[in-house]
Amino acid sequence: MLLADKTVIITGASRGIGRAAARECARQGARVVIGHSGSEQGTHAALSLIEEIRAFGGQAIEVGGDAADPDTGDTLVAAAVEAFGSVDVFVNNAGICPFHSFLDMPREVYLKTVNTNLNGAYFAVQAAANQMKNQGRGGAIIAVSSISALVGGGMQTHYTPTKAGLHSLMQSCAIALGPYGIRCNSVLPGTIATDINKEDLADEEKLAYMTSRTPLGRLGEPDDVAGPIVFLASDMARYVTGASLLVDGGLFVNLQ
Ligand SMILES: NC(=O)C1=CN([C@@H]2O[C@H](COP(=O)(O)OP(=O)(O)OC[C@H]3O[C@@H](n4cnc5c(N)ncnc54)[C@H](O)[C@@H]3O)[C@@H](O)[C@H]2O)C=CC1
Ligand SMILES: C[C@H](O)[C@@H]1OC(=O)[C@H](O)[C@@H]1O
Repeated sequence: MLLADKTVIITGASRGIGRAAARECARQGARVVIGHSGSEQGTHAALSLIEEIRAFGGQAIEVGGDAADPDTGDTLVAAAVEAFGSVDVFVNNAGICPFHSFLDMPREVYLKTVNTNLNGAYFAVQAAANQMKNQGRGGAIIAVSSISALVGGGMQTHYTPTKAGLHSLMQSCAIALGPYGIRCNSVLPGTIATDINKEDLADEEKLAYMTSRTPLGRLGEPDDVAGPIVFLASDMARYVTGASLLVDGGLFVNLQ
């Protein structure tokens, strides 16, 4: 059990990568706080995940809250401490990527994307880090950034800067929080088939193109990202901080 006796908060854990990570953390012995949007659908999905986790003897609670709200991190931390007494790992995963062209990008789409993916994350990381510092026994913070932190996307001009921002936030926080034993790392998934890109990949040509560009010959699945998150959360990664781990089937290095 890689995460025995640890309390893990994961945002956006009702579905996709966050859900897979929450399930795997619980399998590895963690007590899990399932962060979700607070919508009826999100609450329903989170409750079904709690049932799944309890069925194999794990422990989990759910907490609703808008990831864009700077107060949501405090809410998640308070709920974790009330239910489980500590916060040992914080995984910032919630995110949106409404594909849109640059020249006519509506301000509200840009601002919603930046607020959800980066601004809320900043304050959530701060809330988790303060709790870990006060506990006095270190911790691990992981941002679900993206391959898009390193490369562009013509329909993602509002999105890629948020992923580069998270990547950079983890690098700077690794320095700021190292003295407290708090490790900060990011995972950089490639293209993982989830709801975030369902519409985009419904285009068969695009789907075939993305698959053909991936040396491992398939798109990723949420479970492909869960293992790397658990590794970075665990004491197996005790000397890893400020790092970023591509989880992309080789997509990034595939120039020719
Ligand atoms: N699927 C992919 O190809 C890749 C995804 N990522 C990142 O992985 C993370 C998870 O995305 P996926 O699982 O793929 O998509 P998804 O759409 O299945 O999951 C996104 C999660 O974030 C939550 N969320 C969205 N807006 C929220 C808000 N305002 N407040 C609270 N929760 C909110 C959703 O409810 C959902 O649980 C995102 O940050 C995304 O940018 C990174 C690289 C590639
Ligand atoms: C949503 C996209 O399909 C996905 O998100 C990312 O971060 C990657 O750049 C992929 O394009």
